[in-house]
Amino acid sequence: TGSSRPQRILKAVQKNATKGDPQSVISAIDYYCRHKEWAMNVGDDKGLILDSVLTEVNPSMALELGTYCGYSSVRIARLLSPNSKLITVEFNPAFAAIARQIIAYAGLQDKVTIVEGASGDLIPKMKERFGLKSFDFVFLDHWKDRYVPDTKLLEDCGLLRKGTVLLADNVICPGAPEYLKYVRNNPRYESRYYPSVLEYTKAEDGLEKSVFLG
Ligand SMILES: Nc1ncnc2c1ncn2CCOCCNC(=O)c1cc(-c2ccc(F)cc2)cc(O)c1O
Ligand SMILES: [Mg+2]
Repeated sequence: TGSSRPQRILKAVQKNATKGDPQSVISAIDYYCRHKEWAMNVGDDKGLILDSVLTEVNPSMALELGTYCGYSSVRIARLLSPNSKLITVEFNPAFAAIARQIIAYAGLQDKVTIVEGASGDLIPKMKERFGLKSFDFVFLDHWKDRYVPDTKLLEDCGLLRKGTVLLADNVICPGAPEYLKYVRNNPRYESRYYPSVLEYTKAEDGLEKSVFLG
């Protein structure tokens, strides 16, 4: 049997990036996925928006839902202050295994914890498992119909605090219409849309930033 797309992405990183250099890992994945084969990384266009929101928030505790190959995990972790951490949740064990290797290649393994399982099962266990009070930043990039139930779950589990920033990928393509309705018509959130393009294409997509008001 042949290799998988995530395995080919890992190979491209090992071939073209410099060990311990997160930016070279990001560039190697973007080059491969733009010129060789498309993959569902947040990508370089939306990645610049992710970088700017993350730098503004400067989270101590960050959560990512949907790791895939670890591209956005590397983008996030490379900008975290010392002692700040990223927890990233991935449903697919094969994806998680590749992501672990790509995050390690970037030298960011001490800042990132990959947790395997369904977000809906794992979120209620986060406080006890990681001894954390709340998240400062959440990047939603998993199943688009899980954005609303998992946001409600984060609220109900007391994992959001006044000022926590949620940043959601793909709100246009593939789309998360229920999520946009939920955060935009909700007095507990202050939302703003960042227009961009679907990774490595000219199709419209964007990120929705929502600040939890408590
Ligand atoms: N811990 C968890 N709990 C639950 N579910 C989980 C999970 N961890 C993972 N999953 C499962 C879902 O993971 C991948 C979700 N991402 C996407 O589906 C995605 C799709 C496109 C896309 C595809 C085709 C097009 F034509 C156009 C756009 C683009 C993107 O940027 C995407 O992010
Ligand atoms: Mg995405």
